[in-house]
Amino acid sequence: MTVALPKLVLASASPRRLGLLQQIGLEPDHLHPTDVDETPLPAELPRQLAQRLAKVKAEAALAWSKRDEIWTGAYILTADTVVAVGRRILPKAETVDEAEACLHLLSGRSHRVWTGLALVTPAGAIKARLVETRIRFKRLSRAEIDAYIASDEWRGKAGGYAVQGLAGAFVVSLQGSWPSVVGLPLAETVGLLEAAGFPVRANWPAPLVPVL
Ligand SMILES: Cc1cn([C@H]2C[C@H](O)[C@@H](COP(=O)(O)OP(=O)(O)OP(=O)(O)O)O2)c(=O)[nH]c1=O
Repeated sequence: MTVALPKLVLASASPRRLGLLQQIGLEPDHLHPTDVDETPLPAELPRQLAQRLAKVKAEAALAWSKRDEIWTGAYILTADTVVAVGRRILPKAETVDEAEACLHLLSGRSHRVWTGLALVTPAGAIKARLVETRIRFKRLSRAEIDAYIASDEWRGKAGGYAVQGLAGAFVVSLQGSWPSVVGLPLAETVGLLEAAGFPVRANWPAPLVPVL
């Protein structure tokens, strides 16, 4: 039997975030991508940017939900993923040149991926978390970079790569949360939802009961 859950909205255009939520048995009732300016503020640190943008997306989604009464009082999730080498924020690669520059920078060294996460609660409060993951890439050869660029998998991805695809072959170590790098830290998402009263495991498969 499927339990009727409170309304859940994923305020994101990212198919990866949707897939990660579905992976843990959560099917959003609605997808509502936000359109916010993602330009860093002067001297803004990567972790500050990820945290701020997750909250800005949540504020935009909250304002929308107040206007559209079907979604007023829904649980709304937002996130923002930022890739950085030191204080340097890498772009969401949109051109070959940008993606190549990212890969050269990431080759043979460590970088950090920050994902800011925010939840709008039914009472209209915004709860937020920030998750840090440290990743080290192997040294990339010219041939590896060329082949990766040809794959097009980097397009629209923060830092010019997607760890869930071919670039998984570049990772020599990862400390932190793999789903957070893909776009949504799952343990922290569950933590926020449960703290706000959402029954996360309501529709997980029931344990088999032995027949006596
Ligand atoms: C580093 C990395 C990023 N990404 C993606 C996740 C995000 O979609 C994107 C970072 O951009 P975001 O601005 O976080 O998200 P988005 O614009 O795609 O979606 P929305 O704001 O509507 O929620 O990069 C991967 O898919 N794999 C990776 O390994």
